[in-house]
Amino acid sequence: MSRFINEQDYFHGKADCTGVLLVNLGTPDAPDASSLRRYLHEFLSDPRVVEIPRWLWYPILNLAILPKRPAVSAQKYQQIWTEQGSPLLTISRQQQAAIQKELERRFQGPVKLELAMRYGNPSIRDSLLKLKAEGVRRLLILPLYPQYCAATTATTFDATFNELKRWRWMPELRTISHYHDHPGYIEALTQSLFEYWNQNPRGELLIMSFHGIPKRNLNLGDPYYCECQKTARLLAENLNLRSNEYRVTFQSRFGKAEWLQPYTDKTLASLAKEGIKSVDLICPGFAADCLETLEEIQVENRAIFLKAGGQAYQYVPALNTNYRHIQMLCDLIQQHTQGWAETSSDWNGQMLQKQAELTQKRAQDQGAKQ
Ligand SMILES: C=CC1=C(C)c2cc3[nH]c(cc4nc(cc5[nH]c(cc1n2)c(C)c5CCC(=O)O)C(CCC(=O)O)=C4C)c(C)c3C=C
Ligand SMILES: [Fe+2]
Ligand SMILES: [Fe+2]
Repeated sequence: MSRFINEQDYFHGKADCTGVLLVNLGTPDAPDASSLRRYLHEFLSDPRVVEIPRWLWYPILNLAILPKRPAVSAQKYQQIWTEQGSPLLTISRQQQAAIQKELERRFQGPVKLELAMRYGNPSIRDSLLKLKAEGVRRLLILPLYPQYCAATTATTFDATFNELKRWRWMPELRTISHYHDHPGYIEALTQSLFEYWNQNPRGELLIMSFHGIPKRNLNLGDPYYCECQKTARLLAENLNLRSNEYRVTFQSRFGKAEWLQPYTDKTLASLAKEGIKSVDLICPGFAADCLETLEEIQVENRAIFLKAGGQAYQYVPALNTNYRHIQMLCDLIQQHTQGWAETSSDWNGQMLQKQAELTQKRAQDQGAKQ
């Protein structure tokens, strides 16, 4: 048996097909403790996510975290779970369908799109195999994280490359590291806020809350913090906000070490105590609503703000399937597949031309014979 995945249906002359792998973080299969244990085990065993040496981390993970956290997290997931399942997966599927539709409109040649989750399902392995079955020879990896972070973007690449190591015929590869300052992304966020403010009263302050990471990672050279700050600055400029009209904060702290500051929950409590009565929250780092926005921001942090004396707390949804968001993601795909998708349509064109020439020649030959 070969250690590599072979090309079962290989035949000469097959058209090169371009594939795009959309990847988000992943979510448990069900909102119960055993599904959470499986999901958290895979997620928190990733050395890109927790950078503590393995000999020290594994006992903490297996003896302190995995016996307790799954049940606590399951309760949180139950609050946001819908009939279709986890919001992150449902929204990602809707994004996939919308992007596929737009790609079919934009590209002449075949561009195959698959969705994968870094942890859980659909797995990167299964989605890559689907692309392989479609004859994909050029692959673009698009992690759905606007800001590059080793714990999210780099681990997506690691996992994809690890799978491709098993392929006999590796596709050509391109990766998208980030789109934190892409004009289309900033514009989609801006318009989403304006549309929200057109329909709802505007708060005194806009909080832009990003998922946190350990502060140590910033000192070790992870560009995530700086990319979050740049997104925030560009968004504020586009919105014409003065510096006292918005705050940048970091949410979802995990463990006891210091994470990026200021923390979202602590900021909300102190703002309320300082007399700020109304805030609007946006989470520009999340391409799709998920536990961290729907439960942590919408439920937990709202309670913190109101308990500390705040009166109005509004969460502006993630970009999800917003028209501008889908257009921007397709623009990104188009930019990063330059020379690929055109080549395959050129290839189609050349083939059609060759076929036409052959038909013409055959007709001429037949005419000459008669
Ligand atoms: C342990 C360290 C963690 C790091 C570092 C981290 C970075 C990070 N995460 C996201 C995006 C998401 N995280 C989500 C959930 C989640 N995150 C962690 C831990 C770290 N994240 C945990 C343990 C969990 C699971 C829930 C829980 O038990 O608290 C999600 C939501 C998934 C869902 O199912 O809805 C997202 C999305 C980013 C962008 C990031 C670094 C920039
Ligand atoms: Fe996280
Ligand atoms: Fe959280």
